[in-house]
Amino acid sequence: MNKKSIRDVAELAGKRVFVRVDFNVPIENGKITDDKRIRETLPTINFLIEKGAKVILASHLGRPDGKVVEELRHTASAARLSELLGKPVVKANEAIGDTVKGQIAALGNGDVLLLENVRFYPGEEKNDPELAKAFAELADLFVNDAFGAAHRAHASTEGIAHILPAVSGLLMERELDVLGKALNNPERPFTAIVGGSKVKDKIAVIDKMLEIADNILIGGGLSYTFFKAQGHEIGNSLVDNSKLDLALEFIEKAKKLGKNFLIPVDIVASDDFSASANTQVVDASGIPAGWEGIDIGPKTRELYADVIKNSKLVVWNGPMGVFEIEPFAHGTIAVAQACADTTGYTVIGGGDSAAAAEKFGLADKMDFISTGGGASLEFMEGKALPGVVALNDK
Ligand SMILES: Nc1ncnc2c1ncn2[C@@H]1O[C@H](COP(=O)(O)OP(=O)(O)O)[C@@H](O)[C@H]1O
Ligand SMILES: O=C(OP(=O)(O)O)[C@H](O)COP(=O)(O)O
Repeated sequence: MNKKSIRDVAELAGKRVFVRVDFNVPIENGKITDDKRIRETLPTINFLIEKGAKVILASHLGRPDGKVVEELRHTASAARLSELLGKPVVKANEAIGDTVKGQIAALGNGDVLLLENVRFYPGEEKNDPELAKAFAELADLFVNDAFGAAHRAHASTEGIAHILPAVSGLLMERELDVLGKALNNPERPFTAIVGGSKVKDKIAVIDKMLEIADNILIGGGLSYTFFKAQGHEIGNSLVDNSKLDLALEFIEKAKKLGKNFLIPVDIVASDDFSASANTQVVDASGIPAGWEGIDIGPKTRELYADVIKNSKLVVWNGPMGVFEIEPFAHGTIAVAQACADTTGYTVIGGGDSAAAAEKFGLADKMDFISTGGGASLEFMEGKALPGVVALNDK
């Protein structure tokens, strides 16, 4: 990476360091249900503690839209972080202002403070320079470790980086290294698996993967736009009628580039969107009227697993079916299992695929699971991430 990281900062002892993290974690009834994003930030926080910095953490949580929303305070994250660090974490009730400045002034070297939800301020998402200035007044150095929010140009991810010296944290550095290597210098055969619900959301990533991967495996709800484009019956399956021409263009482009572009050959169809629905396995060329494609079929599972097992690098983004409902999870499980079994390097691009790997107990078997859904998607599309661009060059 050509951006400076905390390892490149000569003197951290006694410095006030504003660390943007992504503690946008799922919370139910006040309890964090998945603390991965907090755990993944520990190397950066511990590094700063060991160097004697005063660690000021900042994050968003949810989308409070510039207002204080009681349930979106960082109370649960502060408690969890304190448990994980084995030391107290001072929890501020604001993210800027004199009270916070007083709390920071009282910090000793190696102490940790968590600011309140930065999206309680309307200037955050507008990247308001005044708010960025108010954040910057709290610290001597800015560290961005919020890979999951790096695709947002907000006051605490981008604006502040123009005021303070700005470097990446260790999680950010690792995310960019792993995903960057896949993009720029992949081991081959390189297989990209693209699933999920909507073609619209995955156009750019399919296009990019057609250019850089050897095998592109399509699954999930976006398959049916490809089926329909080829003239197949798709019953009630999800489809984007405005993208039929584009689907054909992708098929053509793959042919022209000599890429192995695979669309499911069979499908699990159901007559209802529920666990008690009737199901049948049908050929991809004809989903009966009244039925909906809900998962990839057994032949496709085998075909995809074979390709994955013979790959040196696999990048997976998006589930193969409606994995949240058990009878429709087999395709996603088969792909997750093949990713777990392959000797190749497996990268999961966050979001629902990461949730699926976790749900099926296979997360530990993957080589890398990104903490960013939207961010990893944009990165894989080849887009510049504003939160990274703004950091100081090496
Ligand atoms: N055949 C299908 N029909 C409808 N929805 C589907 C189908 N296959 C997968 N999905 C849904 O797609 C959603 C995930 O889509 P998406 O957000 O694009 O994935 P990701 O977060 O991994 O990028 C899941 O909730 C899943 O239930
Ligand atoms: O959870 C996040 O996005 P993700 O679910 O796409 O990974 C990030 O914290 C960004 O949040 P946002 O999409 O509200 O800006």
